[in-house]
Amino acid sequence: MRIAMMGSGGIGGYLGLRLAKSGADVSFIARGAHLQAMRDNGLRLESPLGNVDLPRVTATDDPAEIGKVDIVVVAVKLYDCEAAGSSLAPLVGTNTRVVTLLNGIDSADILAGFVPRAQIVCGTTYVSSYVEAPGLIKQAGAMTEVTLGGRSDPVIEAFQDTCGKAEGIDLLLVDDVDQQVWSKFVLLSAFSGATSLMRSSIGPILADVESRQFIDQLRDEGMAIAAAAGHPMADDFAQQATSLWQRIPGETKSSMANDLARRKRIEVAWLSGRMHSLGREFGVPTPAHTAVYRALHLHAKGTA
Ligand SMILES: NC(=O)C1=CN([C@@H]2O[C@H](COP(=O)(O)OP(=O)(O)OC[C@H]3O[C@@H](n4cnc5c(N)ncnc54)[C@H](OP(=O)(O)O)[C@@H]3O)[C@@H](O)[C@H]2O)C=CC1
Ligand SMILES: CC(C)(CO)C(=O)C(=O)O
Repeated sequence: MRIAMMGSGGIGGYLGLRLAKSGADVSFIARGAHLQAMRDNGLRLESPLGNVDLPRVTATDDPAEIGKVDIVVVAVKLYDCEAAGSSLAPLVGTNTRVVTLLNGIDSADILAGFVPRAQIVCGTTYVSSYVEAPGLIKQAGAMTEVTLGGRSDPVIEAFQDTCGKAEGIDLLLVDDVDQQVWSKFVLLSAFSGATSLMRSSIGPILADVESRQFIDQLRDEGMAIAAAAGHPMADDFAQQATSLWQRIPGETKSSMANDLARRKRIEVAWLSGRMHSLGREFGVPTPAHTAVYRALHLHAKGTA
């Protein structure tokens, strides 16, 4: 099975390295100093599950050098999704599956502008990782879950077998991936909004009475939006969300908070900003998400 990682940062770098280490045929699409470091010295993962070195990797900024693959994993930021989508053509044959693990609810629609929708498989991941320095991926916590649609699709099932041989990837296939994507959208918009706006990891937020109310309010607004959009959350979702936040190591921040701290561009328009625009569309008040969106809008384009 040939696999291409479109974007080799926190998520694409982590998954691609884990797969390549297990012997899978992985090509990495990257750019800039990170690409140069990968070409020179390969990729390194520092993880609480154990560090991994991959001294040689196949890495390029040109998908045409790779050609058609069985699986493309799209793992760029939402603000790069359209440009990444427009460069996918050389990788995609009639039997290729394009797996998107981007946060939010918009990546499949964006990618469908460039590849047939029937070949796009949505998913979510709770792996928490980022590029610490060119060529170096750092994992925070020990979460390894990846959930994908495409159950009973032979290409996706073969991908699941390939992931099963790798350490640090627990891939689950589900029937109703839309529900997974929406649940993650509700959870993550609250988690990223709170950790970014408060410049704090999750532990102190949950321990502070007022901050805790703010993240709960973000969660509840997200649940109201999901219900209005036809994706109601389960009855015990609020409790489940809180217990997930409590299980995440207290020092964890969202990928958006990490990007904000590094003065990089942030995905706020597709997370709290998306909650804000859906609130307007459905007539559902979202004062907390609107506050996050408007306050962080100042930093949305980054300065790094
Ligand atoms: N990191 C995490 O813990 C999690 C992230 N996610 C989601 O996954 C998605 C990816 O996030 P993450 O991995 O953190 O992002 P990163 O910024 O760490 O990685 C994306 C990488 O793709 C590169 N890139 C973007 N466009 C191109 C292109 N056209 N050609 C080559 N390289 C390209 C970027 O380069 P450059 O740096 O130069 O822009 C960057 O190295 C996001 O939607 C995020 O919300 C989901 C779960 C957890
Ligand atoms: C799963 C989680 C919360 C990992 O940190 C994430 O999706 C993110 O930070 O973007």
